[in-house]
Amino acid sequence: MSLVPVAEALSRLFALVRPLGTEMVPLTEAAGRVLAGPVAARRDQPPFAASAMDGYAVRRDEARPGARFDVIGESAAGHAFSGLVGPGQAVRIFTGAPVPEGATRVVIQEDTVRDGDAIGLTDALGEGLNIRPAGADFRTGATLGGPRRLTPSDVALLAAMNVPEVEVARQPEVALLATGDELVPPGEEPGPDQIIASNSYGLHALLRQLGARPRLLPIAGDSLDSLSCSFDLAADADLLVTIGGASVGDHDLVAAAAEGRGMERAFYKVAMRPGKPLMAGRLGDAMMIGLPGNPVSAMVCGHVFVAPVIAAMQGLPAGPAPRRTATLGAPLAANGPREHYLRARTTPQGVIAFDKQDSSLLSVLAEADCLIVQPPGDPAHAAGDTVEVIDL
Ligand SMILES: Nc1nc2c(c(=O)[nH]1)N[C@H]1C(S)=C(S)[C@@H](COP(=O)(O)OP(=O)(O)OC[C@H]3O[C@@H](n4cnc5c(N)ncnc54)[C@H](O)[C@@H]3O)O[C@H]1N2
Ligand code: MOO
Repeated sequence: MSLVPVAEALSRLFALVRPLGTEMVPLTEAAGRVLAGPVAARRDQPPFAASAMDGYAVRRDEARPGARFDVIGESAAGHAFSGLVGPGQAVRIFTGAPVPEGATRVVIQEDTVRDGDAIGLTDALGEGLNIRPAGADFRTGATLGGPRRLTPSDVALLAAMNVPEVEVARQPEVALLATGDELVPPGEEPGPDQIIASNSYGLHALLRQLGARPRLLPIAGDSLDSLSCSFDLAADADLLVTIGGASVGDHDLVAAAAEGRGMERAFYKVAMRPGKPLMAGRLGDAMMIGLPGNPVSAMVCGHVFVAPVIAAMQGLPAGPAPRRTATLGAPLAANGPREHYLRARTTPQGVIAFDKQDSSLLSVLAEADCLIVQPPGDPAHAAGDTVEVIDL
């Protein structure tokens, strides 16, 4: 069976995605969620011309070094001055306060000398008008575009727009199933031939970061019965992610168990390393992705495949994990026929791939801050050459 290129595997995964519905959430729950569509401002900001500084509001053409004004009142934030500023008059004003009618400039208080109910302007008079016009930030009806993943800055903007709750994509419910008789959860006492399940926890953390709601199913043993029981527990999930049992060994039963329950495999085996034995399909109402068991392979597939799928489920544009270009800080060997995702570290000299790239080495993954993506058949590179990387 020929290996499927990464881009094709990704587009076959996107074809399996069914978008989730939406729900309303208050702003305090909105950060990290995906806004369903554009949202319009319900008011102008600022709603009035506002002072940018503490000082005195005067008529612009009268503001000259040495000029004197009668102070006729005060405008503070939340307490506007209701009268008119006439010739020779000034209103004491504070940052954020409405600029009174007639005034066209705010002279900062450092450029004034107060003398009872009057002020004089100093010789060192600055230039600025210090007024924020009404609607300078945004006007009523201006939109924050969507779908987009809401950042803290977006949440601040939505609040200023007087939008107290927003429609966001439902969070994908993801069931995570580690498989293998050798696995026990962290904290338990493993037998002499057992190890600790690790990448299920790494994927759980990644999924939370992606805005999904992951849950760990009990570890499944290497039997069709055990796997079948576990699939039952995942029946209400939007996505089932299995880990391990994906390769060709006698105990690699995930594909057989899933197919026994009606899954049609969309593809199997991708031209990448680590991560070759990847499978996907739909299992009842859920989408299923079968990840390889080697810990780094599972985590790399999490970044390369699961993350884009979770984004697409939430209504974001279907596309690969974001890449950027970087300079190599050390030479890179030629690549074989599979796209290579090399654990690498950013240094002042550029990105440097670790010498050890075996797909079992989580300690190397934890030291890495990016993956160098080396295309199939790529020749060797010298330090200083440009490569593409995915940030971790
Ligand atoms: N004859 C061949 N053998 C293998 C091939 C192949 O093409 N031909 N592919 C290799 C590649 S590449 C990978 S990747 C692995 C993937 O195998 P499986 O998906 O079947 O994974 P397992 O055999 O179940 O486990 C592999 C390895 O990872 C450990 N593991 C599994 N799950 C976890 C977990 N949740 N936490 C920590 N470690 C886990 C497991 O104990 C094994 O050591 O197959 C190669 N073999
Ligand atoms: O692809 Mo395996 O995932 O090379 O270790």
